[in-house]
Amino acid sequence: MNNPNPLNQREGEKKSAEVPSFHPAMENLQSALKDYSLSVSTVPEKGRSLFASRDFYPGDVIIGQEPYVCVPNNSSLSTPKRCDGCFITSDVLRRCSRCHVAYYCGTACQRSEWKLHRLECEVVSRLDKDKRKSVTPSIRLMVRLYLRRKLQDDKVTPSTAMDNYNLVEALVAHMSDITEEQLVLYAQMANLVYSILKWPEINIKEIAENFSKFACNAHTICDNELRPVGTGLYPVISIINHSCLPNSVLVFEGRSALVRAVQHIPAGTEVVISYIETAGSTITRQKALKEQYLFTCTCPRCSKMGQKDDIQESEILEGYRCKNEKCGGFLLRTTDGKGFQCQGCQLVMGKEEIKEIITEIELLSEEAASKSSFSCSYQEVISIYKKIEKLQTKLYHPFSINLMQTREKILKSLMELEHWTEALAYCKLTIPFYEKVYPSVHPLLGLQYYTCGKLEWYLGETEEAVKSLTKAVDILRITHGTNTRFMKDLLMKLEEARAEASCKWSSIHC
Ligand SMILES: C[S@@+](CC[C@H](N)C(=O)[O-])C[C@H]1O[C@@H](n2cnc3c(N)ncnc32)[C@H](O)[C@@H]1O
Repeated sequence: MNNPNPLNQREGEKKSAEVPSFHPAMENLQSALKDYSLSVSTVPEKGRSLFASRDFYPGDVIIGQEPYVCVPNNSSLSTPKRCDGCFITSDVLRRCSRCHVAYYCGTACQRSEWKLHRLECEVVSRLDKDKRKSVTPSIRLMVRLYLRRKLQDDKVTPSTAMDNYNLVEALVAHMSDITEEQLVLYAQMANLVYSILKWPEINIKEIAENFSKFACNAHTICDNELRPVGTGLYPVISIINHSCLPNSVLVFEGRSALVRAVQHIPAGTEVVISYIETAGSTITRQKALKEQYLFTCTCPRCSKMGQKDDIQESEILEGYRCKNEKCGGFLLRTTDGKGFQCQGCQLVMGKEEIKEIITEIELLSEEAASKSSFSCSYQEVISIYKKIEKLQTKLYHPFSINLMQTREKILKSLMELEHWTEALAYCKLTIPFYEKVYPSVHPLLGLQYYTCGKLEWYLGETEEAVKSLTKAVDILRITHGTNTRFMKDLLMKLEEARAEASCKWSSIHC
């Protein structure tokens, strides 16, 4: 007998409460996914999950999807703005003269967005000037969700098995798990959307539920260098669950989302991506997942919580180090709670001593943040971050996340100032951290090698540049593919660096 449940509940598994047991949209989706060698099943405690029905290999595109709806992250204050069509940023974008919320880089993008924007423009331009300011990217995304549904209901734009509102309806909302505070916030935002649309057939409760869906299903759209450029809802890609040891990665080409395998995924395996920054202790990762996605992760990495390896990893990433320079061991809280004791040389550090350094770091961080927002010189900001770095070196381990984040900020400011030699030194300082905390195929590691290679090449360290660019290509060809302009640029740089290195070699040796 055919299984009437298109979600193919796995034998003996209990059903997730929030996943509808039967949804015609799911049946259509299931057959569309066959073409991708994928299927959806329900897994206890996880809900819907995406499974591979053939082997996938590193670099294979598992699935790609256009957004059901998306918005660039233009706020009323952000400059320059991003184009609604391609999300590129430019000082010469043209603003929609009627509603003032949409920006375009040219007529091609304006045309491709017109059917949806025509409806959006109508509702937004009715608002007075003050209310228009409250049309933030999140509000816009929700307004557009309903307008997109209307376009499909009215058959102005086609619906497909992978692009229809029923798939949005099937997303988890976690309404019974969210806090009272979040509920109030969603209700206020829903009120605003309701007052913009003025559609009697939709209700505020449904809009609030959709805001909750956005919180755990929408994706931040990033550019090739993983800088956020917008937000999008990709209802099929949203079926993919999280793991802190993912076998796939989500990247974007413009606004198209692509999931690529980063390791061999045998047929029958669940496809998993990471929803969060994985360079954090198990407690930090679990906290982030619980707060935003409302689940407790039980992936192989999280399952080690409390074991010796896990404690050591957490200590290295986030713990304090012994102040004895020669020791540098891990500090653990003393049983009386009055201080910390080194697990190596047994030296005790009082709570006050640590608190003093942390307070100093916090004050300096506030100063750096305020100087950055008041556009003070990068030089001033760098000198504050260097003070922070010095204090953090005393307090944390060499592979501490806090220390690495400070060095990243110094690196970015040095690049802005075009202080290439010092920037390269900082980039080289961060690479061992990336190598330690990320798996060997991770886009952030690839991008850091790329930055290093570009700096080395610019500074004439050609042989080193070839090594770094080769490492960047080895990773990024898997995570980013090879067809984008970004990757073609990288491959060309590597070729040119290789040619230059061999020229240099022959001029020395021949
Ligand atoms: C983007 S959705 C993923 C698809 C979801 N399972 C569904 O049924 O639609 C995110 C939600 O899936 C669940 N989820 C994702 N990864 C999980 C995991 N590793 N363990 C348990 N639940 C998970 C959580 O409820 C989370 O809020």
